[in-house]
Amino acid sequence: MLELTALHALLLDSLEEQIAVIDREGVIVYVNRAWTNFGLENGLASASSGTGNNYLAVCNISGSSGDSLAGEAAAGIRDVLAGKRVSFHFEYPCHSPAEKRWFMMRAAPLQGDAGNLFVISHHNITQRKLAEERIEFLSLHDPLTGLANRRHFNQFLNNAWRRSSRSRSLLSFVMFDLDHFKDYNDELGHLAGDECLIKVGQVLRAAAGRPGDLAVRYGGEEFGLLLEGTCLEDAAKIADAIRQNVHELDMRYRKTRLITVSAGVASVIPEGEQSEIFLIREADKALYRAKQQGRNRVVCAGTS
Ligand SMILES: Nc1nc2c(ncn2[C@@H]2O[C@H](COP(=O)(O)OP(=O)(O)OP(=O)(O)O)[C@@H](O)[C@H]2O)c(=O)[nH]1
Repeated sequence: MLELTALHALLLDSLEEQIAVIDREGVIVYVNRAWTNFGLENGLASASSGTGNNYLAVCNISGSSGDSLAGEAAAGIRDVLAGKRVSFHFEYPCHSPAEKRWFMMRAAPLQGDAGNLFVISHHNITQRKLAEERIEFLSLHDPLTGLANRRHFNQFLNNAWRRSSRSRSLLSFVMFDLDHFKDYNDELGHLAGDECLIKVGQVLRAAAGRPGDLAVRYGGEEFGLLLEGTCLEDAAKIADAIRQNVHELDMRYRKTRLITVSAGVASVIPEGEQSEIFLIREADKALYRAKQQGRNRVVCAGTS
C-alpha cells in the first residue's frame, strides 16, 4: 500500500464522497471517514464494509440473495478489475426509512498506481434525482389541477389498450365537459373559474381509485376518466356519481344556477386493427348527445 501523508488523509476525511480503495481481489485496503460513517449510520456492520473485508464478495452475496442492484454493481466492478472497461458509473436508489436518496457509484483504477489498486466512490446525487423527478412530474401533469395531462394520458391509454387486448377485457372511458362554464367564467372571473376546475379535478381524482384508473385534464374544461377492467354499466355508475358530486360542490353563478357536468361513456374490448382513438371518439359522441339532451347527465355510447 502506498504511503498516505497526513495532509492527504485529512483531505480525504473532509470529503462528503464515500471513498474506498480495493485491491485486485476486491479486498478493501483503505476507507475514508465518510465511508465509515455511512456504514455506521445505516447499520452496515464494519465486518462487511471496513478495511480488510472483500467488497466484491459483499456485493456478490447481496446480488445472489436477490438485490439486483448489488449484482449489477458487482458485475461492473469485476469488469474494471479485469481491465474490461476503463471505469464504471452506476446510479442507484438507496432510500432510508426517513428520506429518498440516490447515489452514484464509480469504480476506476487508482491513477498513477501500477494497476493493482482501484477506487470505489459513492457520491450522493439525491438533489439531482429529486429535480429530475419533479421535471418528469411537471411534464406529465396539468399544472392547474395536478391531474394527468394529455401526454401522460396517451401513454397510459396505449398501455391499458394493449393489456386489455391481451386479456380480452373491457376498457372504459368517460369524457366529461363542464356545462355553461363560459357563463361562470364571464360572471365570476378567470380565477374563480380556475378554482372551479381545481375542485372538479379533485372529484375526478378521488374517483380514480384503482391502479388501472387515470383521471386526465383533457382540455380547457374537458376531463376524462379511464377505467381498466370496467364494463359500460359500472363506468356509467362512476360517471354519474362524479356528476352528482360536482353538483353538490354547490358552485353558483347567476344567483340560481349551479356548475354541472355532462358525460359520455364508452366501453370496448380492444381487438384487431382498432386503435384507442375509437374509444375516445365513442365517448366524445356520447358526450355530445348528453349536451344535446339538456346537460347535467350521463349518456352511454351505443344507447339511444
Ligand atoms: N378559468 C379558466 N377557464 C378556462 C380554462 N380553460 C378553458 N376555460 C374556459 O372554458 C370556457 C369554455 O366555454 P365553451 O367551450 O363555450 O363551453 P361552455 O360554456 O362550458 O358550454 P357547453 O360546453 O356547451 O355547456 C371558456 O370560457 C374558456 O375560456 C382555464 O384553464 N381556466
